[in-house]
Amino acid sequence: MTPKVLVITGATGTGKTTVQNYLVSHYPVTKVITHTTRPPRQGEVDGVDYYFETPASFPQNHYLESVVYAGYHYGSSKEGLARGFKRAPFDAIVLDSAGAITYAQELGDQAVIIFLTVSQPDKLAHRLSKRGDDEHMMAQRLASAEYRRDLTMPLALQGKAIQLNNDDWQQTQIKLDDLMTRLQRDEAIDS
Ligand SMILES: Nc1ncnc2c1ncn2[C@@H]1O[C@H](COP(=O)(O)OP(=O)(O)OP(=O)(O)O)[C@@H](O)[C@H]1O
Ligand SMILES: Nc1nc2c(ncn2[C@@H]2O[C@H](COP(=O)(O)O)[C@@H](O)[C@H]2O)c(=O)[nH]1
Repeated sequence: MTPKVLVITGATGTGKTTVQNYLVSHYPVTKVITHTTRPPRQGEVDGVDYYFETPASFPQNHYLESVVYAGYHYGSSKEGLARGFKRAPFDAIVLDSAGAITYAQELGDQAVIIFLTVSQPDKLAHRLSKRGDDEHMMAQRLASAEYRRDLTMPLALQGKAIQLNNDDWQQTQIKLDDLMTRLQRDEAIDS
């Protein structure tokens, strides 16, 4: 089996972290933890959900790529990917679309990009609210240019990313199971 990085991307609330958690709990997949200066949400734990950084500590890491998203810094490291591959043949990382483009460029076929969508983006606020997001942070996020950008697949990912609709979680699990079966057989994946 060829080691692959599963890059899960899409707009806020489309279900990237939910998909990552599903893959990690059902398949030989290691979660890659990224770094951020965003404050933790209720229940988030340092070293589990993110490495939570300060504006002073963030630049001290070695990033494969880093972005500013809705006013906070986020970055992923080569060391994080290598750590994952020591434990399992697949890594799973959650990135915004700018990060996903960098991974597609840097890793080529080693990166399997999954671009999540929903049919009714106006319902995403309800998902975030149910997740327990702070109302102010949620409004800031939904007003950001990055949120609007990530609602549709960027040109640079077309032909490279698999678009996966996550309106219905039961259906999404079936599609993920199908994808993982094909990857574990080293089959070619159509974008
Ligand atoms: N198919 C679905 N139907 C309804 N709710 C869902 C579905 N998938 C995920 N959710 C819920 O939506 C909320 C947001 O999901 P999640 O945190 O995975 O999104 P995300 O894309 O990682 O968001 P962000 O980019 O803001 O971190 C969670 O409460 C999750 O349980
Ligand atoms: N390009 C990168 N994007 C990242 C990284 N870590 C997370 N993210 C993305 O940021 C937004 C906001 O995340 P949230 O946890 O505050 O909701 C989301 O799209 C994540 O996918 C990273 O290291 N690089």
